[in-house]
Amino acid sequence: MLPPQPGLTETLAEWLPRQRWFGGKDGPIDDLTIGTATQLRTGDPALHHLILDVHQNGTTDHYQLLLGTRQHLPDRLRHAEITRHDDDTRGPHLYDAAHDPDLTRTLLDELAVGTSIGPLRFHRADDSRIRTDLTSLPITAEQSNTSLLFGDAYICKLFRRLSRGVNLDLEVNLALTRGGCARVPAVRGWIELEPGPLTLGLLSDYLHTGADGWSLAIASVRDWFAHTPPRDPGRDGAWEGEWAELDASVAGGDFAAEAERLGAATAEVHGALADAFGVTVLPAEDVRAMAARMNDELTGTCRAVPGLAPHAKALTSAFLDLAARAEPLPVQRVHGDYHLGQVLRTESGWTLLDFEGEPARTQHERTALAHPLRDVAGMLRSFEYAARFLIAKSGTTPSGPGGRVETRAHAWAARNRAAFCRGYAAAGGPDPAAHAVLIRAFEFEKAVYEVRYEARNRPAWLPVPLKSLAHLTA
Ligand SMILES: Nc1ncnc2c1ncn2[C@@H]1O[C@H](COP(=O)(O)OP(=O)(O)O)[C@@H](O)[C@H]1O
Ligand SMILES: O=P(O)(O)O[C@H]1O[C@H](CO)[C@@H](O[C@H]2O[C@H](CO)[C@@H](O)[C@H](O)[C@H]2O)[C@H](O)[C@H]1O
Repeated sequence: MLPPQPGLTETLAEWLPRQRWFGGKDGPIDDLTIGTATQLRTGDPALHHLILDVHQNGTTDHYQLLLGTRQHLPDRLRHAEITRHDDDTRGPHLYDAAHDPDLTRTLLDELAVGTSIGPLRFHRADDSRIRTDLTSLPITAEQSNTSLLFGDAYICKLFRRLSRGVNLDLEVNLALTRGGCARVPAVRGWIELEPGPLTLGLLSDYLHTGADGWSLAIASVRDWFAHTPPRDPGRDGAWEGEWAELDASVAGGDFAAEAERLGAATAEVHGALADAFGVTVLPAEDVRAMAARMNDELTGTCRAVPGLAPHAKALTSAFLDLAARAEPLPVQRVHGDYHLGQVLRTESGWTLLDFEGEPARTQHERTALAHPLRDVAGMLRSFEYAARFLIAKSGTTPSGPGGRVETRAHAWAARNRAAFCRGYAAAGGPDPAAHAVLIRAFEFEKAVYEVRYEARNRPAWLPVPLKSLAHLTA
């Protein structure tokens, strides 16, 4: 039973838009109702699981909240309080219990046994033994969900905005774990709401030694930009030659060997996805329809972001090329939003995370089968981003030998893109070099998506995809 709280739904409607993970910030909440309320722990503190039905602009979204109640709120939980008050006699304090390890421990306890409480089902994966002696801490990453670390053993992702059906991340990771693929964190358990089912949470191994690909790549680019080519004593004041500027291998933090291994890991996961979910063939007319959709998205994005217009001709010509040479394509489950932020380098190699697809796409689009080179194109874009991010961030062109920093960025991207493709093809993936038209169209499609994504979410980053397009279409 929820504690009697006059005005609880109004309070939640006022609190929700201030949460990082709330997806409806572009309009007011018209109404909020409590869809389900399930008590997971009694006593003080107590834990309630709520599904909030949020009505906005004619649609209803469902959000998950772990609601904690305490008669006295310790200072360490003040930041998570839903309505702030200092007076313990005014009834229990209400707070977001994701921040309270005394309460989140309940999740591990229930997962370890595999129980049902009301409409909630706690599943333990196959023969997993789940430790229950661990304390949780929410991770600090900017997330659209909330993930809790349990010691350095598990990470539990609690989905905030809920979608009907089995969450893609759970479906894919579970299938790959069961298929013996070691390139994803093993799934240990999950939480569902019945009837449905509807996925609420996913418990996986936490790869505590992992470093994410984006940070590693940025460190390499920084090193490359700082690298000073040796002076040529024979040529007064001149640099030794163009090659020194262009050969990104001479810098200490060269990333190419990692890029090549990442390519191989990607091909391995594509193979595992094909084994787990199968491969079908997309007829040539559907490939033409795909090319037309790419072009429609370009037209729409040019309208919204005029900075893209100068590249439109080159992009359209790549999509037309794809349509003109359309042939049946093998398609399968892929990652769907593949970039350097989605891969972790651990002591045993690269691991892939987050198979939920692009957040701005519909559920239908996210589950659509695709050619695996779509992911390859996504990662190629990411090398472009990494190469150009520091320039866009500083807003200036560094002086000295880095003056030709654009040339250096291009050299870094070219070297790592080539290494990634080499690793991918050598490990059995379709050779990107043999599918130039397809991969160019995929890459341009992703770049158009990125222009739209950046304009909406991070306008300061917009020059990154635009500059890279200027290079790729020159
Ligand atoms: N199994 C894991 N081991 C180590 N770190 C992880 C693991 N899963 C996620 N992370 C970290 O948490 C971040 C957010 O995870 P992600 O699944 O991308 O969440 P979201 O879908 O909410 O963005 C990742 O970028 C990564 O740094
Ligand atoms: O990680 P998400 O699933 O939230 O993906 C979205 O956000 C990404 C940015 O965080 C965005 O990726 C773009 O920026 C990355 C650098 O931050 C870069 O490595 C990617 O290549 C670039 O696409 C992604 O597109 C978006 O869907």
